[in-house]
Amino acid sequence: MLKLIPPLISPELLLTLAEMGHGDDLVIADRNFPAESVAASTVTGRCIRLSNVDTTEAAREILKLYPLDSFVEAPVRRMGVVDDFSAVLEVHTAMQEVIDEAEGRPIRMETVERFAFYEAAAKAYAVVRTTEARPYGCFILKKGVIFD
Ligand SMILES: C[C@@H]1O[C@@H](O)[C@@H](O)[C@H](O)[C@@H]1O
Repeated sequence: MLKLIPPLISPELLLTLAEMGHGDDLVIADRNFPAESVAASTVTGRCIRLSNVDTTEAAREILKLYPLDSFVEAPVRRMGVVDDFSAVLEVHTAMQEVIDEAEGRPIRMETVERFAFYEAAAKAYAVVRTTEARPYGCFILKKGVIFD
């Protein structure tokens, strides 16, 4: 444990978040996501496994440390529902609330087709695999800048 660092943030996750720079992408994925195989293609090759936590809670804690990119229109992407691309599920609205609150402004979340999402995720810096049970709980968060 560390002062100021949320208990959910493991040493490996803390290292990864700190290493990342502006424009790097972090994947936060549900329990069905092919996290290990996708992670193998990422910059670090790391799949960071978080137990007993869903994507909403994981993002809430990560975003206490991690700024979202304000230089792009949509700093967060999510996987679109197969055969119902415009569907917005509860796991998505929950994430929307977390990112809006973390940044203190409305954040645009872009929807990406499933296989395009896997491709984008494979180019990310690292993958965080949660135990999220809700389907389509798969997100890519682009890191921003902390200004003094
Ligand atoms: C069809 C999709 O398959 C995997 O990518 C899961 O991570 C998603 O939640 C969804 O179920």
